[in-house]
Amino acid sequence: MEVYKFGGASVSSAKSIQNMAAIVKNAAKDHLLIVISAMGKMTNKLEELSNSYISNDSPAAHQHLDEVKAYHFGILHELFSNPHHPVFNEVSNAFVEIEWLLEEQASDAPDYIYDQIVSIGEIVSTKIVSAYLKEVECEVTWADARNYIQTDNSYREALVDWDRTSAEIQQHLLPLLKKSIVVTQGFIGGTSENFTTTLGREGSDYSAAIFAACLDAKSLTIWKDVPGVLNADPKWFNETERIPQLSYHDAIELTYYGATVIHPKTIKPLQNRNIPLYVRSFLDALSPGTEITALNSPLPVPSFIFKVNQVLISIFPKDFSFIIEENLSGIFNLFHKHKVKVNTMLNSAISFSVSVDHDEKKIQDLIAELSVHYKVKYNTGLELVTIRYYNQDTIDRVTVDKQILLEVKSRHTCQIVMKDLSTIE
Ligand SMILES: Nc1ncnc2c1ncn2[C@@H]1O[C@H](COP(=O)(O)OP(=O)(O)O)[C@@H](O)[C@H]1O
Ligand SMILES: N[C@@H](CC(=O)OP(=O)(O)O)C(=O)O
Repeated sequence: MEVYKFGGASVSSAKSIQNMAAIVKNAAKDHLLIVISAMGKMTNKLEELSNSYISNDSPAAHQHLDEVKAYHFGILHELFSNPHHPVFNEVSNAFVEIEWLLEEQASDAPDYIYDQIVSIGEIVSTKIVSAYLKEVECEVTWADARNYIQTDNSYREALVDWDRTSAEIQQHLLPLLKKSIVVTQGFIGGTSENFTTTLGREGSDYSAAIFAACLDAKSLTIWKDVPGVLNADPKWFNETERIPQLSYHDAIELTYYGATVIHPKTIKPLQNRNIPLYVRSFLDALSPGTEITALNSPLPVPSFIFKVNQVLISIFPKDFSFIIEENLSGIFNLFHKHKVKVNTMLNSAISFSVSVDHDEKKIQDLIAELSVHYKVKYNTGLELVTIRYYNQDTIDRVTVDKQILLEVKSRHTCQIVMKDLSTIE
């Protein structure tokens, strides 16, 4: 049994769907599960639709829906010359669910509404891809991931019930996979009451890992628009190197610090079952990519993770007492309460500093509450670079024209919060 995952970029146009179909056909695997995300940037668009609906902006919601439909039907017309092919109806029916919602004023909880709307992106993409695979004579079965990935009802960030999920996959998905290739959705799940949930943005990699773990698959292959895991995001760094082999441990560390090539929750279920993860390029399907296994050697090159739009928050007790466990636990509770994730932190005797992503509303609410007991200072517009397997050379390279505001080092990892001086007039 093998699992393939294709993300939004690999199914963003008729041409890219034809390309992914060629990859699937070439693989000629009997026991193959294909996990697919929404096409291109459709989740962002559906997110906007959901926000407009929740804020009762019906014209904007309808406008977004028209754009989403036009995009998918444009692709359908390119892939299927026969406009009476049943897939046109199947896709229309999926959109009817959103149309019904828009007929009424939003009254349910926003996160619940969000999941019911945004999940349609994955439903539609898998309907289109499976119809196209059949069209090119690749026998596949479409399966609804909501029947297998069983979650609680924490909408937008649902938690997987592993026992129920594993039982459903073993009892009901495995028999399907013995008959043909199965196409299913990433990112979405279902509650015990059959309501749709989502696993958190970019969660399809994680879905694929859940399926692979519950099927005890031979491997999981994630097809991306890059040649594999590189030692830095090519969107930020010019000279990047492919990492041919990576340990689960380093992969967890890199994704935890923000390497967005793989969703951070993906690795652990695979590591638990010792299932290899391959990250390969759908643009160059013959190239080897990256193999992630229980390898016992460190990364061959230093790796860089870059985050912009950081806020450095420094917290001081008002009475100049020490920062001790008691204050820290209160401070952490407030970060947890306001759902602000700490990217890096450092404490001294009388201050505690953290860098976090700049989400204006959350940060202002957090600072307001922190300010009741503490003096709080903050700087915005900063960058955070994390270097795994750093040395002085690599630090010097990334800090040219930067003012360092915070530097935290452990044995293998160095994190630097800095201000770009070249953009200051
Ligand atoms: N270390 C890294 N190696 C390779 N790609 C990276 C790395 N860090 C970030 N990326 C980014 O991850 C992107 C691929 O992930 P993503 O866009 O989430 O794919 P998909 O949505 O198709 O699953 C690449 O285009 C690249 O910009
Ligand atoms: N479509 C969802 C889930 C996902 O993981 O997508 P992708 O595989 O394109 O990152 C999102 O954009 O959040």
